[in-house]
Amino acid sequence: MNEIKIALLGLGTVGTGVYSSIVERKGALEELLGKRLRLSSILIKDPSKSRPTVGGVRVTSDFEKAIGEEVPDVVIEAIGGIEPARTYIIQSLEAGCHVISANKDLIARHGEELSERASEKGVRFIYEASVGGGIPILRTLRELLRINRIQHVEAILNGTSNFILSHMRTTGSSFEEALKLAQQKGYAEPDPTNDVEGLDAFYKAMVLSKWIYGVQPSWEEVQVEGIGNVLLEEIQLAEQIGLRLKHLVLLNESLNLEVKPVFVDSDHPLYGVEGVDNAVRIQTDLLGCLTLQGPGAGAEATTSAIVEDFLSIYETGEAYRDKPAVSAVTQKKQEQGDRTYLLIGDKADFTKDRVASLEKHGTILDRTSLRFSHASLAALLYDGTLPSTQDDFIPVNSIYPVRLSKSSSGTEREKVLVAE
Ligand SMILES: NC(=O)C1=CN([C@@H]2O[C@H](COP(=O)(O)OP(=O)(O)OC[C@H]3O[C@@H](n4cnc5c(N)ncnc54)[C@H](OP(=O)(O)O)[C@@H]3O)[C@@H](O)[C@H]2O)C=CC1
Ligand SMILES: N[C@@H](CC=O)C(=O)O
Repeated sequence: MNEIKIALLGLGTVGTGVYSSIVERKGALEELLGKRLRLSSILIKDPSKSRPTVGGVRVTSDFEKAIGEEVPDVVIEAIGGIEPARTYIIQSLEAGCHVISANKDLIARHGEELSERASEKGVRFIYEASVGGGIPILRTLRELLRINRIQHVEAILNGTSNFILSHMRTTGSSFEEALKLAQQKGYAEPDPTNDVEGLDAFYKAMVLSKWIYGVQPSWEEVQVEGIGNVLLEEIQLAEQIGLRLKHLVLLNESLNLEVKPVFVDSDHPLYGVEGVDNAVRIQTDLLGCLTLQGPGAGAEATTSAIVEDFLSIYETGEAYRDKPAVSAVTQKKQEQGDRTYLLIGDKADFTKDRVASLEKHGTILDRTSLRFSHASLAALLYDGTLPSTQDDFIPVNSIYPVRLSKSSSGTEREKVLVAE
């Protein structure tokens, strides 16, 4: 029976949950895998902190010792934040370790780079726990919805916010009291600003967008609003007229993303999602509507996703790839009709007023180069008319940077692509 060595980075809410699960479910895991498991090291930051005893495991604040002295097979990152987590993950991948992470801030920003590094080294970089806590949303999308085109997603992705809103409504507690309880229960981040300001849900939405569509909306263009300014009176008044406040993520295939609190009525599919639960409602062209719901934060839920990720490393064969779930259908659609477009015209045409009026109609993917998600939007900016064909627009995939100009007569549109 071979042995699988695991290094755990972080022993906070999530790390402790992972540690306990591995210890408590060791027998079951070993039986499933047909291999012995050994937790070889645990990385912490503050050696002076008092913590539960972790017998027989090297506990260190030195990363080199955690993975250098005895190279693990699998590294579980439960530190959080960008650095040093990013560097530790890169070094673990370079050392040939599979890496599992729950770190949405990092994956939203650097997920592509880390996945590429993993694939170069022939190891896995997986992160189910980074979106929706315990809900197996990423794997469901990748493995079970491959020929579905996902048209839009409506979701509750922050357990702390949903818990706070539910708790205030049902108990009449203040925002501060509800947040304190969410922190005690281990739902909130160490610094809860990202939870209550909507950024945690935004990062998860960015991970989801990359996973589903292969691309993310432009970071600067997305309006992110959290629940930080919500008043108990508003929640109570809304309840009297049958409305509930929910913090929602709304994402569609045109890469429009909104992250904001919304009053919903009892007909709304996410009206009844309460407490720490998250829910992801997916609309597809074939299946129709699917909603996955479950605990979105806390030690147990997050641990469940991490340990299932761990099993998947050894239970899936060579054919299994950690590519985003971009389905063949979505990919084809992007290649054919749903590309981004550059407007053909002089810089002088791109007046502030025209850009502002265009924003009412949809998303400008990139304001500086004027890339659009739809040819029709580019057309509106050009001369207020919709094009009869898409020939007037240059689809932009990887051709970048480009400069565009209009013919001198101004009547005939001429495409000029100049590499800069
Ligand atoms: N809590 C939750 O419900 C969920 C959390 N996550 C994600 O999981 C990750 C961990 O979250 P959580 O457990 O709540 O966070 P905690 O703050 O509870 O734990 C963080 C752990 O990382 C250690 N650590 C922090 N910085 C360093 C460093 N520079 N070097 C070594 N160790 C370090 C800390 O060490 P020390 O103990 O010495 O301070 C601590 O043990 C985050 O990415 C979070 O977003 C994802 C889903 C749900
Ligand atoms: N702080 C997060 C934890 C899980 O990602 C949340 O509340 O959802």
